[in-house]
Amino acid sequence: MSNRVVIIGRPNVGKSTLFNRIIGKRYAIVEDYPGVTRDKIEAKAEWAGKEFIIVDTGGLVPETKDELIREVKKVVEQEIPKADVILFVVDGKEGLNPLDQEIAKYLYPYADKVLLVVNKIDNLRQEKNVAEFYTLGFEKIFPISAQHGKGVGELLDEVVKYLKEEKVETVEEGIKVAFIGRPNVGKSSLVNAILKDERVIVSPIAGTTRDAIEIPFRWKDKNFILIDTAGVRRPSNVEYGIEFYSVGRSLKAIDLADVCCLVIDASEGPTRQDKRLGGLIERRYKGCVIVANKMDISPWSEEELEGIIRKELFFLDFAPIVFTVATKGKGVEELLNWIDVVYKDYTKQHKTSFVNRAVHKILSEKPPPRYRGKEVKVYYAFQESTKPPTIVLITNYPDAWKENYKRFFIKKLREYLNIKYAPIKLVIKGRED
Ligand SMILES: Nc1nc2c(ncn2[C@@H]2O[C@H](COP(=O)(O)OP(=O)(O)OP(=O)(O)O)[C@@H](O)[C@H]2O)c(=O)[nH]1
Ligand SMILES: Nc1nc2c(ncn2[C@@H]2O[C@H](COP(=O)(O)OP(=O)(O)OP(=O)(O)O)[C@@H](O)[C@H]2O)c(=O)[nH]1
Repeated sequence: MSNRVVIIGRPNVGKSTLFNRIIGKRYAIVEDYPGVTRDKIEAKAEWAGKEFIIVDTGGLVPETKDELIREVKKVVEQEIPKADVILFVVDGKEGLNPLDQEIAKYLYPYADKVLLVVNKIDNLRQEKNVAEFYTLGFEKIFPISAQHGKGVGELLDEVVKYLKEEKVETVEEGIKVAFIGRPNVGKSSLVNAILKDERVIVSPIAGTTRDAIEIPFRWKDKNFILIDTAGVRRPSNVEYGIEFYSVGRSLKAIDLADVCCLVIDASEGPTRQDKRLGGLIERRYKGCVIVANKMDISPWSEEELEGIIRKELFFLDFAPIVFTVATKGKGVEELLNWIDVVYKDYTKQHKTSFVNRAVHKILSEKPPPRYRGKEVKVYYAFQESTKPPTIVLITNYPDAWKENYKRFFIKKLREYLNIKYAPIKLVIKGRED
């Protein structure tokens, strides 16, 4: 366990604001992660050449004092022993609060690594408020304004003195999954259904990309990473419409993902907007699972709806369809299973000899139409890369490969290369290229 800095404090003292300030994002992350009870959130940060994991134990939103104490106890047991430094945050504007004293009691055994952070000291006038917090009994007190960044540098200078290592390791391996869909189709409900139970064993990592949160979780020994852009705080002066913004957000998530779950509302069937989002996934050659959610209020049977979806979203013919009732957790296991299957195809790598055999088999069955009276030949074929599986053909007439034929060809390739559930990218090159 290395270089862990834990933020603790009662609700509303500014823990998240400090967290964001420390990871150095202007509109970084997590106001509230929609609906998911977040116990804590972690991110990698750096100060004075030292890396550390900063942990916001933000989930303390108790109704009662008893509940708060129970929560604090949990955090103290799970997080505090692993921490190199504890940032105990209090509210300098409001003054000392009985809940602060409660939390302080639990921190005394660890007093030598506690820095008491008096937040919301936005100006000189408020500095006199700091004095009363000395009664909490911690030696090192730092008046700061997390919002304005005041005093945070001094605080971090002190923090890094406690850190032993230079670098920290974070695990970022796993299938990257994004949930894409119109508002209200049930994305958050699905994510909740997935993240409940014991599946979340790792906590969110922010800060790997500028404006997305990655939530790693395990299911049946498989690692997944949920890409979430929904919890990202919006820049305050967005001039574009909401519509534009949410498409932008979807694009970001699609770009970061390996497998996109395109969620549609089964009570309405596929809409124009669903088609548009599906098109974005297809054009980026991402793996895809189509999720027909709200099956409990669908006017169609699964078979009927499948027919409609296949017709409307014909260009996602490689994507399996899963039927779910997110609010009841129905279909969720099946969904995770399909994500895994799609990912396996998405990362398949075939030998050149195998690819060549498949290509020539297709050509012998149905070659491209003759080009200017000449036969179209493929000299050589190979798989250039995975994610997506990318097949390169070297041909005498690249212009002879028209869209229609290419679509047919890709479909056959998927069959012969046994890549049933992932898109294939076909690159046609002339001999000179
Ligand atoms: N004036 C002032 N307000 C601040 C400062 N830091 C945070 N706030 C405000 O205090 C409120 C609570 O901030 P959060 O960062 O959400 O507090 P939190 O401790 O994470 O709260 P929970 O998520 O409920 O645990 C917000 O309205 C912030 O804008 C500060 O330095 N000065
Ligand atoms: N009947 C039914 N209702 C559902 C189902 N899944 C979600 N809902 C409801 O649909 C509404 C929207 O669900 P959310 O999960 O918030 O949808 P979302 O796609 O995350 O919405 P945005 O955050 O606006 O993008 C909520 O009222 C859910 O309770 C389902 O399977 N069946």
